[in-house]
This record gives sequence, structure tokens and C-alpha cells, in this order.
Amino acid sequence: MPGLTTAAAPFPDDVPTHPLVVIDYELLAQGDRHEVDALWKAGTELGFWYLKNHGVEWEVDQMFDMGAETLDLPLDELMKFEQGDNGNSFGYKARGTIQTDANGTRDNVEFLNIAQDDVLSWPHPTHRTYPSTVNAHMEDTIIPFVRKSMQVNNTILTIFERQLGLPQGALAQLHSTEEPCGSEARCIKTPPRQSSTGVGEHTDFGTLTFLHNRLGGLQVMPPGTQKWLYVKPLPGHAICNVGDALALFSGGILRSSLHRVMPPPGAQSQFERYSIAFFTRPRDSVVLRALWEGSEMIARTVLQAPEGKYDTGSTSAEWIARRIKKLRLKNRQGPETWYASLGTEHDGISRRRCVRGAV
Ligand SMILES: O=C(O)CCC(=O)C(=O)O
Ligand SMILES: [Fe+2]
Repeated sequence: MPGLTTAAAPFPDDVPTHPLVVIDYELLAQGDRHEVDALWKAGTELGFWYLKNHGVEWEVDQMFDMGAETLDLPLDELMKFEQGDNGNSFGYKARGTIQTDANGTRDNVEFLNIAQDDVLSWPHPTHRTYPSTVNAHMEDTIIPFVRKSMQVNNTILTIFERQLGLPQGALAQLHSTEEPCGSEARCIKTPPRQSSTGVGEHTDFGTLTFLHNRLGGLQVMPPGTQKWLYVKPLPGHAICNVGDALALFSGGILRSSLHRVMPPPGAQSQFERYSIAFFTRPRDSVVLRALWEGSEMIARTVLQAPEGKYDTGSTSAEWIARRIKKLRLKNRQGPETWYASLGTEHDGISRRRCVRGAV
């Protein structure tokens, strides 16, 4: 199976890892108080947690197979679907097209992004078309995976909405399916035996990420530290995290933490690495800013923050397009292009200084 953690190469026990809290999705969906509290603690402290009993295990396995089949297609076939340099996310992203740091170091991963809107409108494309293997597995794999992943993320979103003291439906309606949005499913492939960064440090652009790893390589930097720690993949457990849109909507109460993908540790580095993700992102026209009018908790936090820190002045579509565009090496004009890709221009505090501990 692609990206499977083989018995021959278990995750090593001598690398620094960050133990994430395990949240039980079934208990969350039943409204279990203890589980809701544990989710809230994870969302407001690290912004990352494991999710078990999510019910998407079979569809995730199918997605690993579909992803491998697709990314094994001849490059000239995949290139017909390349996302390009204009900030479009959907389609194929070829290896070596984006920067992984301020020096402009070339990435070594390729990935395929399938828009939620194209899945929901199948067989009629909303945004674009995809390689033949995607079309062939749309009904048996991709539609079930996307529908179930939407359900999981919407359940979590509804809990955060309540915990933040927002009116019922306030967050949900920013993600309703009446208008196009940036939500997408992703399959990432990293070649074996790499020594450099796969995906450079970043925070996710959107609202919530539902991620599935078999091999290690994902690392997170806990807020307030300068340390990169591996997140160990656990069979059947998804890794979930808060993205920038939700951090902004909540006035920073929910945290979107820096993470990156490095070569798998130890003996795992001999293997090709695949990962599968589903990103829930707001409707295209939603402006990314704190929802202080709807919640006293958010209003109090925003009042204490420097003015404009949680008001980007950008719609979700503009925010995503700008950051992707700045990542593409073709658009690089120097280190500033990399910093602009991090998405913190609006708050006057550059992530560069945050990362290096000056702030
Ligand atoms: O492959 C992974 O484990 C994480 C990928 C990631 O962070 C992303 O695609 O945003
Ligand atoms: Fe990410």
C-alpha cells in the first residue's frame, strides 16, 4: 500500500515528538462534555489533535490508492492539469515549483488538489477538470471521502462556534455550499531518500484540516517555542488542525500553528511518502476578520490586541490566491516574497520575527 508504515520501518523512538491529545469523534458527535472540553483545550493551545473513530478510515485507504495511481501517471499527462503561477490551488502541483524557505530552496513534493466544488457538482466541473484516474474514482472514492470529511469538519466547526459564544450557524454559514469556496482534497507524494524539506514551514490557509499520515515527516512548532517536533502517525488516527481563517474568525482564540514536512525519520526515509488531506476553507467572498460582533469572548480578545491584527481586509479567495502565488518560484523576487506567502502582512508583525523569537 502506498505510504504504509511497514513493520520493517517503524517510526523511530529516538526522535523528538509532540504528543497530541486524542479526541474521539463519536463522543464529540454525541456532545460528550469531557470530549468537547478536550477539543477546546487542543484548539486553543496547540491547534493540533488526533481524531479517532472518525468513520472515514476506508475512504482514506481508497484515497491513498487513488493518489498513488494518479501521481504515477506520466509527467506530461499530469502537466496538462498543473495549477500554474497565478495563485490557483486546484489541479496538479509539479515538483520543484514552490519555495520552501526564505532562500528560495526548491521543494521536492508533488501534489494533486481536487476542489470540493468539483466533487459536489460532478460530473459537471465547477472550477476545472482532472486526470483520468481522478474521474475514474470520483464515484467510488472521492465523493464519499469528501462528503464524510465535510461532515467531520462541520461537526467540529459547530462545536467551536458554540464554545466561542457565536450565534448558531454563524461559522457554518461562512462555509455553506451555495457559493464557490477554496475547500479541497489533497494527495501529496515525496520521493524516497530525500535530505531537504518537503513542504516548507507554514500555517494552513483555511478553516480546518483533516490529515492522514502513514509515514512520519510532519513536524509542528508549538507556539512560544523554537523547536520542531515530529507528529507520530498513529494507525486509524487522523491529525486535525486549525487553519488561519478560523484563527482570524476567533480573534486568535483558536490557534493555527506552524508546521512543515521533513523527510520521514530513521529507516522510514527509504520509502516514498504519501499523505492525504482535506481542507475546509470559507466561501470565496467571506472576508477574513474576527467575528467580534457575534461573540463577547471574541470582542474582549480583539480589544486587547493591536489594531488590525485580526482584520486582513482580504476575502478568503484573495487570501489563498495571494499566498499560493507568492510560494511559486516563478513569482519570487527575493526573501520578501517568501515572507509574504506566510500570510501575516496585515498585522504588521512579520512571521519571520515571530519564528526567530523576537516577538
Ligand atoms: O503531508 C503532511 O503531513 C502535511 C501537509 C501539509 O501540511 C499541507 O499540505 O498543508
Ligand atoms: Fe499544512
